[in-house]
Amino acid sequence: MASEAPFAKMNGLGNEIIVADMRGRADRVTPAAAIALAADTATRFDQIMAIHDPRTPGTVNYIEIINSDGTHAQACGNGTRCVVQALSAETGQKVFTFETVAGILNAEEHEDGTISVDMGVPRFGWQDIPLAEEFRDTRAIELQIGPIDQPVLHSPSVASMGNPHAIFWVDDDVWSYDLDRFGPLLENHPIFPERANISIAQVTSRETLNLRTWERGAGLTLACGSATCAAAVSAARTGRTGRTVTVTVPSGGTLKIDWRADDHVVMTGPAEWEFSGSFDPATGGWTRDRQDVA
Ligand SMILES: N[C@@H](CCC[C@H](N)C(=O)O)C(=O)O
Repeated sequence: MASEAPFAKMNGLGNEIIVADMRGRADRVTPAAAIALAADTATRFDQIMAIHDPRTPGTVNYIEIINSDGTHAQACGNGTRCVVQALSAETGQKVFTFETVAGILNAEEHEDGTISVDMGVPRFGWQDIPLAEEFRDTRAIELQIGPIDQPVLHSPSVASMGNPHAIFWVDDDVWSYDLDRFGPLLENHPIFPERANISIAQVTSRETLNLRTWERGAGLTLACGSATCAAAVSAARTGRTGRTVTVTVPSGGTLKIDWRADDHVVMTGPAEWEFSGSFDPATGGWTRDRQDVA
């Protein structure tokens, strides 16, 4: 087996994350390795957060984000919290500046163990999402699913947190919709040239909403941090909530989203370590660390 890299299996409110330590290495986690790890019930994940050496002065690491289908993503809020917890446990550092393909992310671990990530500035222009055609008002675009005369879901808000999101608003229980059936159809709809993360949101007060997400490249997940950010800013810009929202995710956990006056979106929530091991970034072959074996 080629030189193995350390990894930690973690989660962010049930969003399954592998934090891969690729520091000091010139290779990258291959799509084949990601698909192999995702296919193993012991290491199945929604995203891999691959920590690489920094590429830009002032940043501590470059982070590559890989979905369970082997595709790359531009943002992963839950995964970033897991990276912060892992690096904080290793170094004692509490404040971090990372670079991803979407830009610079600042993050901080608090005394109570929760972690805040500045997810950057949301973008709402149709070409920034991106969409395949012009929509002047992205608070509600022409997209629906179900019978034409009685659509099940329609008129979603769209937003980019570095990755594309569509949020369908419902007045009833978000669990009463077949997102497992609608999700892949909408994820791959031609209106989304880079595909999209598809969420169903029920606003329950001016400060709270419930959310379910079919993730691009990963399917149904128990939480999606960038989707909670996209839903929170979309709820605010459509007048449904204020700019600080607590989002309940499918696992039952909550994330606090604050869309600051400077337009940055700050997400705060927990992270959890599960077990550690080593893996081959080329093939996905892996072994569990002995001290972790019960
Ligand atoms: N679960 C992540 C989102 C990961 C990327 C997404 N599937 C995409 O492809 O855009 C999160 O917590 O933000």
